[in-house]
Amino acid sequence: MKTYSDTLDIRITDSSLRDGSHAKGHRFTAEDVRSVVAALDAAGVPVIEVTHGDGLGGSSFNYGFSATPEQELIKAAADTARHAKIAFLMLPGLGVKDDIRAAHGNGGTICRIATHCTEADISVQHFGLAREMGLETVGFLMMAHSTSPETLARQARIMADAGCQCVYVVDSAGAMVMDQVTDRVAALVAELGDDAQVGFHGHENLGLGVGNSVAAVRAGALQIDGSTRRLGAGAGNTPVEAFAAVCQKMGIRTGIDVLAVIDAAEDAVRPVMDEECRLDRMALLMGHAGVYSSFLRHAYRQADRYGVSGARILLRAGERRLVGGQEDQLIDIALELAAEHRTA
Ligand SMILES: C[C@H](O)CC(=O)C(=O)O
Ligand SMILES: [Mn+2]
Repeated sequence: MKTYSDTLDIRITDSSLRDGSHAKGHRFTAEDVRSVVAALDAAGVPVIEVTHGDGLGGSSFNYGFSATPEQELIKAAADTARHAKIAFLMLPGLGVKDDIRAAHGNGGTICRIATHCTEADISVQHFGLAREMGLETVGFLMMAHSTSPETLARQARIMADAGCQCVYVVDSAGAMVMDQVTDRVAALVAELGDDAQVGFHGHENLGLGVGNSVAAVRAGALQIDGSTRRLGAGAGNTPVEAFAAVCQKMGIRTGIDVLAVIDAAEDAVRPVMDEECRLDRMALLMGHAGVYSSFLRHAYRQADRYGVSGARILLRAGERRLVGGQEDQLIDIALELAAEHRTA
């Protein structure tokens, strides 16, 4: 069986300071970052991702402004980490090449490029740049539930050929059940062979983050994302502390000190959270209807603003198969629901 390295069976990336930025309304401070990174680093978490929730350049009217510029947060993380590598995310079009250069200058060493799962071609030049700069590269095929394993594998091939070293199956909507994860990860493993590794990024909207991540590992994934205390969009991400504990019981080597990361979840991550990421009605509907997890906060906002049901906004977003970047359409849906309510 392939392993991530001689000492690790898989490598875990903690995304609480990036995906968690959605849940935090993009208001992490440098102090938040330093305390979380110090605790995760001490617990042996090998990679910590830090960026605006929507990646480099995400701070904007459409996605929400960052309270502290993300480059400052990346620098704070890199200055604090003693062992962990610092990763950053970028969505081509939102971020630009200069953002990658700046993130590298601030100490980020892993460049993660995310595209919708059928649009890998827009990542090609960014992988080229990242590899030229000597960065490690990861590709994110988002909303992976919405296309077939075969299509996903073809898209993964585009990323790998562009210089991506690990392509992730990204369950952005937390909508996949175990067999769907297995099918997609296995299709990528078969397509990529030794050309690139395969990763899995899960969300908890159906309560399956840990189970789906185990399925991914069994299907050959060598990199797994999670967020300590589930701090992430929607119902949050695969909880790193629970997944690390499960891996230990299953004999899967992650290099993480399970007791230390359990403490980090309680003592370092919980204090920077506004509230727990809950698997409540809205989050569960996202998993059920296949809605992009980062729409959750936007749906709450538009529901409040126009006096309509947030649940109905999400269900309609699912029917329309909205993808990341279409946050503004939640406003259109809320206006439609308000108009329907007036004429009813
Ligand atoms: C930009 C998104 O939040 C990336 C991600 O974490 C996902 O699609 O899931
Ligand atoms: Mn995510």
